[in-house]
Amino acid sequence: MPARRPAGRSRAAASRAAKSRAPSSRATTSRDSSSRATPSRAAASNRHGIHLLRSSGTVRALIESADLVPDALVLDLGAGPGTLTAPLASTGARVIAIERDPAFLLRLRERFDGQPNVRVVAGDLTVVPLPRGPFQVVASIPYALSTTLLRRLLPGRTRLSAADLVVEWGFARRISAPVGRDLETAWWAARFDLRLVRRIPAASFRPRPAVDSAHLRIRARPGLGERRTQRILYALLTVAYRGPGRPARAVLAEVVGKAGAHRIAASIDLDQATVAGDVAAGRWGEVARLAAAGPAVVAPRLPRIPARLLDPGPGSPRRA
Ligand SMILES: C[S@@+](CC[C@H](N)C(=O)[O-])C[C@H]1O[C@@H](n2cnc3c(N)ncnc32)[C@H](O)[C@@H]1O
Repeated sequence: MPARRPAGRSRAAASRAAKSRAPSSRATTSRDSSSRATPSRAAASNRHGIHLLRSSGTVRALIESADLVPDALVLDLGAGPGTLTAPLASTGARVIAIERDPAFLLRLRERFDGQPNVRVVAGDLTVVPLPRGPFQVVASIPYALSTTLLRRLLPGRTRLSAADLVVEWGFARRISAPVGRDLETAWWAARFDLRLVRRIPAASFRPRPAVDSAHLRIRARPGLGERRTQRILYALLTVAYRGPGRPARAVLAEVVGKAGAHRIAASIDLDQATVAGDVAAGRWGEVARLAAAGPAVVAPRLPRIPARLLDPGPGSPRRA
């Protein structure tokens, strides 16, 4: 892995870019010599609220968790100086490192020049086109974009199979709660297992941020990619979130009919007393999968899934 220190020119550029960086952005880096912050850079980072990850153990844990097969397509969203890009590339995966900061881009291009499995993309994470084929993500994302990026990564039409993200601790806790707090988070959690793997202490970053971070592990649940299954799921969630105090079985019956509800409730052990608002999102996903696969009589007119839950936001997906 070529691991170059930034040339003086790029450090100056980095310092200029740091001045224009949003206060909420957070850059991370491991302790390896290629990405260790120089004192002046660390000071600049401190001034602008950029917190550099100094835990090589955390980097290693993220890469191991991703369990990449050679040739897998993996995105590093907000690649910074390439802290995660480099170990990702070492797995043999095809890595797309996306960054918008000109100084980091320069550094990434220098660092991965001639490395055929790394593509550095200058782009804004909020609009950059995402792959049309299956892909993974391993990234320490900007806190401020957490919800925006989940919206882009987890819509109905996504081809995301897995993600290992560093996010703010509080965000990870909210998003990994078994019962989605609103329809949108339930829509994500019904189709993806969202798991808080471990706390990443604030002390793992330099300078130390005010809050801890977390490793959020996201895995697609099988059998929920078909549009019909998703329409059943959306119908279930719509009815459930409209009446969270209603018996969950009544919600089922409204969408899949009485016979279907009876059969499915029995197969997932859903008792009479459970109310819709207590059903974990993953169970709604299971119900949708069973309803789509079985002979249940599904309501003939399922509601349309709104575009905001189906598409990965601005910019249509392109082949990477
Ligand atoms: C928390 S840092 C992570 C840096 C790097 N991945 C690491 O772990 O060392 C977030 C990175 O996202 C970049 N970033 C922030 N907002 C962005 C956006 N809208 N589009 C692209 N990159 C962005 C920042 O420049 C920064 O490099």
